Amino acid sequence: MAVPAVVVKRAYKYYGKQDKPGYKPVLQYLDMTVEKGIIYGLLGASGCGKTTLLSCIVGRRKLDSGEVWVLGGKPGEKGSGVPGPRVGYMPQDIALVGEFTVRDAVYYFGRIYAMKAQKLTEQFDFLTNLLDLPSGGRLIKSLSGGQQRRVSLAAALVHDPELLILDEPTVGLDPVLRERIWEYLAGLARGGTTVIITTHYIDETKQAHKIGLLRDGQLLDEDSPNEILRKYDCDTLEDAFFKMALRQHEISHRRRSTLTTSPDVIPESSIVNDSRYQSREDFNVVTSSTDILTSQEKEHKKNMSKGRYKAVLIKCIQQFSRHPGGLIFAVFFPIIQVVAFFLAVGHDPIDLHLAVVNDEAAFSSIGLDICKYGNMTTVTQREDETCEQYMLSCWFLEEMEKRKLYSTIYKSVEEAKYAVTKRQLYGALRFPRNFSDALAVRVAEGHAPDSVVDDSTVSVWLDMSDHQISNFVKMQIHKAYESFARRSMRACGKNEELVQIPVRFEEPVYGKMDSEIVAYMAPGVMVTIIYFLAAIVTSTLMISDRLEGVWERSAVAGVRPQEMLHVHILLQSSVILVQTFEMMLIAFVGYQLPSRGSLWACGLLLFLQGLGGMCYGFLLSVLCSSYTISFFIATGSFYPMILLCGILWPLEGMPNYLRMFSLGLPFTLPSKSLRDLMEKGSSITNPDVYSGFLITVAWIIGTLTLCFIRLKYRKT
Ligand SMILES: Nc1ncnc2c1ncn2[C@@H]1O[C@H](COP(=O)(O)OP(=O)(O)OP(=O)(O)O)[C@@H](O)[C@H]1O
Repeated sequence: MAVPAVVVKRAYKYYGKQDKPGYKPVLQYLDMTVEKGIIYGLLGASGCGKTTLLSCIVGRRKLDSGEVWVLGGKPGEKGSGVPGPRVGYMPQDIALVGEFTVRDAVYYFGRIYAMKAQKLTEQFDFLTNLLDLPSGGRLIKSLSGGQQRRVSLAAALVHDPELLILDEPTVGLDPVLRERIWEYLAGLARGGTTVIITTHYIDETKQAHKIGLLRDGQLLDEDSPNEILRKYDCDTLEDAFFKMALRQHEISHRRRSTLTTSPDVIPESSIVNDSRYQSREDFNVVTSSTDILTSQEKEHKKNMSKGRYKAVLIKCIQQFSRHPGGLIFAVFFPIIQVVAFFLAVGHDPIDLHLAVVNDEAAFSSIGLDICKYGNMTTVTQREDETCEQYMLSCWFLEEMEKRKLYSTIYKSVEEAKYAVTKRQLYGALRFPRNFSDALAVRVAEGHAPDSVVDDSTVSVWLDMSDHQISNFVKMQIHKAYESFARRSMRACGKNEELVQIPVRFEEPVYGKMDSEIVAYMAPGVMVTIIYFLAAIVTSTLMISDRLEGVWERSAVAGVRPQEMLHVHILLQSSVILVQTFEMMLIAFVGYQLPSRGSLWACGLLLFLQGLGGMCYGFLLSVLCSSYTISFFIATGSFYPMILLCGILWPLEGMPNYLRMFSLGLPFTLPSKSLRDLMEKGSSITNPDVYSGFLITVAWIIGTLTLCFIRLKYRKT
């Protein structure tokens, strides 16, 4: 009895969820046997389940029921041929990194299989001739579809595997090249290699030793081409397949009219079933090779693992270094973002104009121009020690101007307010006609009638729709009043403090008297930038590898998920380290932010935040099937995290329940920790500081755990 290389028994495979519409089997009651050393041609129309069947054979998808045996074991189990070097797999998609050159693509798989450099070079040269490959230095993404397909085939053939699984390798190739490929495969089969090949070209399969016709997920028949012609009494395979399809149609029609229970269960009698392998015991002949395989694998295990690490590391470096957008994103974006923040945020607004109605000046002897003559404002002390003041409104306006609040003169309050409504100005001010006199009385008397209070009061109408600017204008007018009052009291020989509010702000415990909002926001901004960049880079790289099929193909070649993860973590950590260094340099050296605490602790916290972002990126990549969904989730989750973390608005202003929630988010406590390290010089042993480290580590562990759970229970 011929030894089987691949056996599929009573295979059922569904996509999607049972309770959803359109849930139907893609493979149903499928039996298939591929003997060693043959070419097995799997034929079928588009969508009949060929790719699904192959992906179950290579272990990338799991059957819902039934069994698959490959080279003596179940795919994924110890001792089976897959994943690993015993199989060469060419998926239907190109599944090569676009940034690879032709040579890189073939060498990548050669390295995974730990091929010696010289052998790899020889094989590459041989395959270049055989498959007429484009020049070795050309990038995959610059090749035509047919050229990419040939490189993909070369990558599957490079290591002379025992079993070749080729999903439509000849599509779109010219007939001479197709013929050459079939001849080569026939030669391999004569040497003992088993080949499973799917194709749409029926005439090609005449060269196969055995063909199987798949239709609607069922294998209608499998046999040698001659035997099929004989069995169905036809001259051509097309006719034979037509008869088979008709027969399947009749059977399913009969079944529909007689079966009332489970419509998916096909009566065994109606299915061609010539498989000789009915139970696990029948596979003894197959499984006998397992032990030999295991000892061989043990011998090479270490070398193989090294080879895989090397291959994946080189792949990632090539991918990264040949992707200018990625490089810019990873290295320059943090600089651009941090510098943009420092340039744009926290500086005082300038060029603010206010509408001023100065009735005091308007009714003077020379009218509104009086403030232009500095010597017209006078303050003199009378003999009774009271003060005589004239045109103090001009001094007030001068103090405002020193604070970059400029006046545009209007005649009436209505006109001034109208100008504000036209958004030409940020507010309107009015000085009453008797401003200086009333002010002198107000200060001298201590008690004064309402009319004096009114006459000595500057009225202000602000455009409060712009919160930041109106608050800034308010603060500047208060400060202008403080200096104005000091100046006029000084001129009058009085104690300046008398007219200040009776509250004195002494030297602050932490920070500076005129602390800028930049110093408050910067820690949070740095934390969010490093987290966000790492999450986006990681999820994008991971999803692109998966969508391009590179991940799947590498996994079939034997690369383990943890090996890919280790390499990614290694590279991404180096990038995060560079980003951390860049940010600290800009913040502490470039913009002189306070660095009272340990710089090492600041760096460590930023680095850990980067790792947290990377883990979040892993989670996004395993949860999302496309870039779009990943971007939606990323932006959808980042905004709330930033809004709630306290850098835009203090937590103290939030409702209690929201405050509790915010404290658990990845940016809130770490931002505060970093601020305390920088501004207060707190030590890492301080609970306010180490809580930021703890929450960062908790998020790393939490997101990684979710990734593993998702990967473990994902339906494949
Ligand atoms: N991930 C998936 N989720 C849901 N349905 C899927 C998925 N992959 C394939 N299918 C469906 O399963 C059926 C079989 O698809 P499959 O790719 O195996 O067919 P195929 O014979 O290889 O087709 P082709 O020759 O066009 O590549 C199709 O109806 C397809 O729409």
